[in-house]
Amino acid sequence: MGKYVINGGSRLRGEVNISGAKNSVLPILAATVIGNNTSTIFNIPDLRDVEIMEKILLYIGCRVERTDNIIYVDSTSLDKIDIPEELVREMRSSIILMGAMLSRCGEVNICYPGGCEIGPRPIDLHLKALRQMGAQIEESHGFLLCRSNGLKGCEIQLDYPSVGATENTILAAVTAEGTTVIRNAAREPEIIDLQNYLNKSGAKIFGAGTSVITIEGVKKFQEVKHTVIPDRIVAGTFMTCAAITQGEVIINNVEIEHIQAIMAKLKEAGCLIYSNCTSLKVIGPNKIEPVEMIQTLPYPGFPTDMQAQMMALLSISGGTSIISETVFENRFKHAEELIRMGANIKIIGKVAVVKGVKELTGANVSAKDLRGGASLVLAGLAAKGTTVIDNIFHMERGYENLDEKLRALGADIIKVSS
Ligand SMILES: CC(=O)N[C@H]1[C@@H](OP(=O)(O)OP(=O)(O)OC[C@H]2O[C@@H](n3ccc(=O)[nH]c3=O)[C@H](O)[C@@H]2O)O[C@H](CO)[C@@H](O)[C@@H]1O
Ligand SMILES: C=C(OP(=O)(O)O)C(=O)O
Repeated sequence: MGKYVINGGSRLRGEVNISGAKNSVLPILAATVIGNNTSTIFNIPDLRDVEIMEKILLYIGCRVERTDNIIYVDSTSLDKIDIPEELVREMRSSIILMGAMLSRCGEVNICYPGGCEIGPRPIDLHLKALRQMGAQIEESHGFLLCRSNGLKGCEIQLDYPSVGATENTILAAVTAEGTTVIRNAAREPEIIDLQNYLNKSGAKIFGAGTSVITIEGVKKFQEVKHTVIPDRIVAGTFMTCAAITQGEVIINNVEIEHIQAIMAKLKEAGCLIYSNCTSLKVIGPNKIEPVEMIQTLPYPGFPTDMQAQMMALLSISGGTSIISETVFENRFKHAEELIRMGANIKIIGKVAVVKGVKELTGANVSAKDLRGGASLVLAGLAAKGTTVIDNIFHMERGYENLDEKLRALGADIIKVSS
């Protein structure tokens, strides 16, 4: 398993291009099975999770070809309804195949998904919505055996605007008989991207990006070409890298509208940010300002996927900041590791009190999850001395060539295999 070795203290300078969004590409790849058609998807990031989704598509009989950042999927030859357990357990997004396969085949056998350990991640809302549409789902030894004799459109009120439950419901509803209305739907940009991909292929979905999404079931699909949106969390992470190193970094291929909440908090922390249509420049402050309160919320609130990175930044601010994690129950595992590097952080339930220290010091630390791992990279970039981070496979799930991109900005980081 690989490690990152970082010698802190370099100010990052230069330009970085942001890759396609993991959280868009995964549901879109799952959606490619629905139409019995061909899809060409552009701006595919080079990530471990994407490789896993490719393997699943190949296993169930799709033809998949990848060249650089383009994936071609031909789902006309799909011939299996069992999704391999070892692949499903590798990542959370595999569960989105449940709605997609029910839509296409009326049948799927899939186990509970894996993914980052950031607290319990039930799928009760997914199951409730699919059952409301007429799916019979039996749970047996960790497997979900899903069948339907034709899904039917209906009114679905989500108890929480879950991203995954919204996606699964959309995918199931695309071929269902009649109209489905999802209320209290997630409003994340990745839901809009999924709608755009599906509508290009012939689906009839309206309202993604608002809390009411309407889907009229259709039966015919056509060949589709689609470009995935930029990854707003990767963009936010590189912005924070500039901030924590007093750097000056130009970040290209960003959707500015998608990162408003992140920009607002980085500005409160003292960053100067200049933006034009698809790129922005971030200049880190000489001394990071504390931020009174960061509360993670569903979009357009502050994203939970940026909470850990902000904690690393605020750990060397000139005062006390409060971070309240409201989306996941246990997403503070990175705090322990930051404390090993000299941070002063107290966790009280779902709140972290971060008292800025003068400096962090390099240490041997361990990535516990994807964004927590990114926070340790940030801390390592700013720390005095050498930081060694293990379990970097977590970061490889969501960051394309992270060490290479940081080196190009002047960071002293190498990847070593242990
Ligand atoms: C692949 C992907 O897109 N992952 C993102 C997606 O995850 P994911 O789709 O898993 O996140 P959800 O929005 O579903 O989860 C949010 C909260 O709802 C709870 N919940 C969810 C479903 C359910 O059936 N029951 C239930 O209780 C979860 O435990 C969690 O506490 O959105 C999260 C919230 O923005 C992001 O952190 C993840 O990066
Ligand atoms: C939690 C995340 O991803 P996933 O839902 O795929 O585990 C993330 O991207 O931060």
